[in-house]
Amino acid sequence: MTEALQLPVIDLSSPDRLSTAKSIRQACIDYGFFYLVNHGVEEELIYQMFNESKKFFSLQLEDKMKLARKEHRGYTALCDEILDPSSTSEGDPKESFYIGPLEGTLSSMNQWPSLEILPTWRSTMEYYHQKVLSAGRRLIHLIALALNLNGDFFQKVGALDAPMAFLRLLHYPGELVSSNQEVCGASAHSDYGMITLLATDGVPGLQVCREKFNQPRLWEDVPNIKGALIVNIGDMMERWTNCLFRSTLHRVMSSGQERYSVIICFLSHLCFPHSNAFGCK
Ligand SMILES: O=C(O)CCC(=O)C(=O)O
Ligand SMILES: [Fe+2]
Repeated sequence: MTEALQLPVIDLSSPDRLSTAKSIRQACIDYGFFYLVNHGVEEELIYQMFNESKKFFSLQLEDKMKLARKEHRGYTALCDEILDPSSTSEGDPKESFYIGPLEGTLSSMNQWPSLEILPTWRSTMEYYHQKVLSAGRRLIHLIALALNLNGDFFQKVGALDAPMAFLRLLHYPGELVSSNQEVCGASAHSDYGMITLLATDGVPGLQVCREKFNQPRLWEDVPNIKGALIVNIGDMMERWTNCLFRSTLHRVMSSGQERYSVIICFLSHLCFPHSNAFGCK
């Protein structure tokens, strides 16, 4: 049995930055998840990005495999990956495509579908990547304030230097579900970076488990809010904050319906010297 969760909604454009930072702090302590609105990524762009994503995943497998994942960039086929190593399933029934940072020397490691096959694919993904990156940078500023640090803390210590943001397109075909079986499109996991920003096509499936050490696990549905991004704290931020901010366990259940989503995960090459880098109590 699952229940729907009412996650806090954070307005990125609110002029009252201190009160927004306070709400972010509470959301990260209570849930490790929240909705982000007025983030500057237009609904039309989100729509176009999903449109292009669908075009790629609709290609023949042999064409997709020409861009098979190398150096964490490119295509991963259906069931090739499993996010929960303790799961007994043979692989998560989803396919994905990774795009690494667009700036700096590592940007040339990205793989792209050819312009002849998908002429507007690369430009759309690059634009989406840039726009979410910009929202993410503003959000990380507020997260610093939420931790009682200076707003530019993460920037100053280099946590926002390249390589930092990976975009991942996801496609859950849905049809592998048999009626008497619970199937995870993405098995239970927490994200490993600082924060993740997620957009979905509105098809349900995302669930969170707030108490990861309790058994049996209680899973709660995270409904989509049109136009909002869903943000979650990753393991790196959980460790830096001495577990004050939660990196919450989550998964995607398959309802039998096809589903598309996209995440941008903010990583950092920084190793703060200890697990309570900011003196969080
Ligand atoms: O597809 C989703 O809604 C979430 C995917 C996810 O959690 C992940 O890829 O880390
Ligand atoms: Fe995740």
